[in-house]
Formats: sequence, C-alpha cells, structure tokens
Amino acid sequence: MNLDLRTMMVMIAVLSFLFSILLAVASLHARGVQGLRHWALASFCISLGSSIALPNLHAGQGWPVVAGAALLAAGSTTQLAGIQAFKGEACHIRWMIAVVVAVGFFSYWFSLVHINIQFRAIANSLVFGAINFTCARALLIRLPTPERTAHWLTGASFAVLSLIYASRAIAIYSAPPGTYTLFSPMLINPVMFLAGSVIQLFLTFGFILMVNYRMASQLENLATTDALTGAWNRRSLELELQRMLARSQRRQEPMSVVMLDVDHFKLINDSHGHRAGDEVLRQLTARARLEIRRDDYLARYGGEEFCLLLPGTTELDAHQLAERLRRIQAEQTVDWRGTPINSSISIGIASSEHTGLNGDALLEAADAALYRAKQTGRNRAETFSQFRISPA
Ligand SMILES: Nc1nc2c(ncn2[C@@H]2O[C@H](COP(=O)(O)OP(=O)(O)OP(=O)(O)O)[C@@H](O)[C@H]2O)c(=O)[nH]1
Repeated sequence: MNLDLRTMMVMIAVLSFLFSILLAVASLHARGVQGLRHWALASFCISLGSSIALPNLHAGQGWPVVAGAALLAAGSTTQLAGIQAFKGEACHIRWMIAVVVAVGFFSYWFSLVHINIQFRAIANSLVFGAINFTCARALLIRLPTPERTAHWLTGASFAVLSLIYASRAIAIYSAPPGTYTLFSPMLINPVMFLAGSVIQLFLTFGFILMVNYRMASQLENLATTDALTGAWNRRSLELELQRMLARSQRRQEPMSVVMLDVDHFKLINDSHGHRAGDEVLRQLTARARLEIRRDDYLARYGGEEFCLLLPGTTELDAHQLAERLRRIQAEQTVDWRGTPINSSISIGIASSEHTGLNGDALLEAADAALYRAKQTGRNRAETFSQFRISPA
C-alpha cells in the first residue's frame, strides 16, 4: 500500500488539534454534561504526541519518540477518563498515571537503553489495544436507552481500534527478529495510521453525539417530569391518559384513575417549613412507586395532589391499592431533622366501568370522589360509583 506514514501522522496531528478545539467549544455549551473537557484534552495530547514524534519517526529512536508515545498514552487514557466522567463513574487516576509511565518506560528502554524497536512496538500496541478495548467495553455494556445509538458508534470505533492494535502486535511479533521498523513493508502500519486518523474523526463525532443525546434526554426529562418528586408532570399525564385509553379500548379492558391529596398540607408547611413539606411529597412519591405496577403511571397533578393511571384495573382492584397507599401513608412518619412528621392522604377512585373510556370523565369522577373523601373526614379512599349510588 503506497501510503506515506509521515503524511498520515501529520494528518492525525492536525485533525486531533482541530477536534480538541471543537470538543473544547462544545464543552462550553454543555456545562451539565461531564466528559467533553477530558475528550478535548485527550485530542490535544494526541495531537501534541504525534507532532513531537514526527521529526524522529524515521529513526524511531530518541527522546521525542519517548515523549510522543507517553503523550499518546495520556491522550488515550484521558479518553477513558472522559467516558467514566460522562457515565458518572469514578475515574481511576492512578491507573491512568501507571499506564502513561509504563508506555514512557517501554519507549525509553527500547529506544534509548536496549534499542529494540520491534519489542517497543509490540509492547505499546498491546497497551494501546488494552486501553481502547477498555473504552469500547465501558461504552458497549449496559447501554442507556436514549443514548444507545451514540454509544454504539463510539464504542464500535474503539473496538475497531483495539483490534487493529492487537493485529499489529501479532504482525510485528511474527516478523523475523531484528528486521522490523516503522517503515518495514508491512500492511499493518499504514492501516494503523489511516485507521487512527479516520477513527479519531468517528470518535469525535461519537462523543459529540453522545453529549447531544444526553442533553436531549435531559431536556425531555425537564419537560415531562416534576423536578421535586421525579414523578411525571401533568402534561405527560394527559398524553399518557390518551395513550392508555386507546390501549384499553383496543384490548377491551377497564382502566382506573386514582387521585391522591395530602391532608392539611398547608398545616405541615406552616408548622415545619416548606422544605419539610417538600420532603413529605418526595417520600409519598417514593412509597407510591414501590406499591404500583410497572405499567401504572404516577404523576404529580399539581401542588400536593397526585394522580395514578392504572391500566387493566377494575375499580375494586384500584380501591385495594388506594387503601394500601392510604394505610402506609398514615402509618409511616417522615423524619425531618429529628422531628417526626405524620401525614395522611385522601383518595378518590374512578373506573372506566362507570364513566366509559373517556379521559375527562375519568379525571372529573376521580376528582369528585376525592372531594367527597375530604368532605367525609379525610384519610379515606372513596370510589366514584359508591358516591353516585348513595350521594351524601
Ligand atoms: N412544600 C410545598 N408546599 C406546596 C407545594 N405545592 C403546593 N404547596 C402548598 O400546599 C398547600 C395546599 O393547601 P390547601 O390547598 O389549603 O390544602 P390542605 O392544607 O392540604 O388542605 P386539604 O387538602 O383540604 O386537606 C398550600 O399551602 C401550598 O402552598 C410544594 O411543592 N411544596
């Protein structure tokens, strides 16, 4: 293959430098997402490492080669640190330093003490292959659903790079002893340099795509969930209600709506403070989450009022769940800075068995039943059907 290694090395240096600027600029606009700054720094190290090693590339010896290899290792390990930061995991800085020192040491030893370019190339290929494999593994296992595609692209690029390094180690190991240099007529070297520059491009796009997906999902979260409790918000509830009604219609099954409201919540706020009130709402959400099924839907309807959508659930079953929630809330206290806070909830239940599969009718009926629970003493669960049959 007639590819000039020096030209490709220049290409890697220039492209990596441009990528470092691109990633640094992107990091200014994605402050809530970790990792971009690591990746910008990594690209800069790769660019600097390639530039420093460039003048001595042909001889393959001397301090510039040692410094270049150590910088390339620093770049690779910083890419891994970026992935760990992006995933919110701890970064193992000692391992990173150990890898950079090991690469620097191999390069020093085999370039300046016992000159053996073949051994140096095998050792470094194995280390770089291992780092890239670790990056691929970190990206490809336990893929988060909204970022799946971006993780795939980046993880696959790292996996290809690690395969190329492994093949290079094998190819160099198989070469007759003492014959190998970077410019030996072996296909693997131009392949590695070409893939190196192309894959840096893929990695940069992959990182930016990962950040893009993360920000899009954060925005969607902000738009669909309640910041205080993490429950769905009212807007999402209304959309989900329509979807659930259509599904219930198709399957010819009932669905129920349950409205919950904390009793005398104003008093809790007034006695213990607004933050204590917030904690009561958070714990109520957490408890309710533990009791409901996977396909049930819990939303904060407003203030201290919550709404549960229960697909495939009859009024009787919804009432049993409501009673369970009511009992748990009445029995458990919230510990607020050493002071126990007791609270109770009133609950209104409505089922499509009595209102038909109509969203507004279901919500209104559950609300009316909740009103009745409040009127008849609070800490109660009332069903709409009961109250229609025997109005107060
Ligand atoms: N801490 C806190 N309080 C909130 C929040 N949203 C609404 N509130 C308060 O909830 C209280 C609701 O009071 P009311 O509507 O009078 O109801 P209540 O005191 O629970 O009385 P009943 O519902 O009749 O039992 C108001 O004081 C609101 O300020 C919130 O996010 N956090």
